Amino acid sequence: MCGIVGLFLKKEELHPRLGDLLTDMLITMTDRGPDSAGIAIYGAEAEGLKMTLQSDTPEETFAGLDEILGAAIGAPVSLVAADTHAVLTLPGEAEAMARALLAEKGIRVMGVGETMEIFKEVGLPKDVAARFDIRSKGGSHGIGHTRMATESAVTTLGAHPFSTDADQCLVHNGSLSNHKNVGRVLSRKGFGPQTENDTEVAACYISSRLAEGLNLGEALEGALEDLDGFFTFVVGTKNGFGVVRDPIACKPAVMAETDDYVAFGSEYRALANLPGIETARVWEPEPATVYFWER
Ligand SMILES: NC(=O)CC[C@H](N)C(=O)O
Repeated sequence: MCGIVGLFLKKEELHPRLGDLLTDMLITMTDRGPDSAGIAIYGAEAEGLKMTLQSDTPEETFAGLDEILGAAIGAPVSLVAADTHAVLTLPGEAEAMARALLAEKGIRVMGVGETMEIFKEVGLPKDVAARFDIRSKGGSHGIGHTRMATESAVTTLGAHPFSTDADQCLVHNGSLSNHKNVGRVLSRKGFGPQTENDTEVAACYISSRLAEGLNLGEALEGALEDLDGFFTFVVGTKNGFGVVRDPIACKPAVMAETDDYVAFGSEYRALANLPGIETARVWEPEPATVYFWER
C-alpha cells in the first residue's frame, strides 16, 4: 500500500490554499498507510537557504538555536519551530558550517532549499498535518505520502518524502529490488543513502542524475532503466513536478489536469474534492511513461 498525493498549482490565486488542499488529499489516503506521514511544501522563496530541522527534544533543542547559530556564523539566522520540526533561514554560504554545528547537537536536517520545507513523522496524516499546521502553508506545489512500511523501520527518518538534495524530494509507492546495489554505486559517487530505506535510494538516484545536468524528465527516464521493482514515484524540484510508474504499474495512480493545476493521487478519491475537478482531464498514468511539468 502507501498513499501518495501531489499538487502542482499553475494558478497563483490558488497558492494560499496549497497546504489546505494537500492536507485534505492526504487525509483521504489514510487507510493506505497508517505508519507515518509527510508533506513537502514549495513555499515562499527565502532570502538565503531554508533548512528544515527535526529533534525528538524540540523544546530544549530549538530554544535559542537561532542566536547560537547566528553568533557562530556571524550572520542573522531566523528559526520558526513547530512541534518536532523547525525551519531555519540562513545565508546559503553558511550551510556547511551550520550542518556541522547541528550534527554536533544531534539535530537532524530533513531537507534544505530556497523554497522547500518538509515535515514528516510517525503517525496518521491528520495528526502529522495538525502538528505542523500544514493547512496554513501556502506555496506553488507540494507532495505528500502516508506510509505502510515494507523496507525499513517505522521511524521519522523512514517516513517519506525523502529529500536528498536542495529543493528536491520524492515519494514512492512500491518496493525496489536492486536498491542495495544502486545504493552502493551512488555512495561511491557521493550520493549514498543515509538510511536502509529503498525509497531513499531512488531519491539519491534522481539527485545524482540532476547533478549530472539532466532535467527532471530525463532523470525519471533514467530511473526506468536503472531501478528494478515496483514503483510509482512523485518527485518535486524547485520548479518541477514529475511522475513515473514502473513497466508493470500494479500500484494504483490517477492524475487530473485543469488550467489551474496538475494533481496526482494514488486513488481518485484523493482528487475528488479539488476545485473544478468536474471538468478536469482525468487519466491513469501509463506504465513506464514519464510525466513532468516545469514552470
Ligand atoms: N508500501 C509502500 O509503498 C512502501 C514504500 C517503501 N518501500 C517504504 O518502505 O517506505
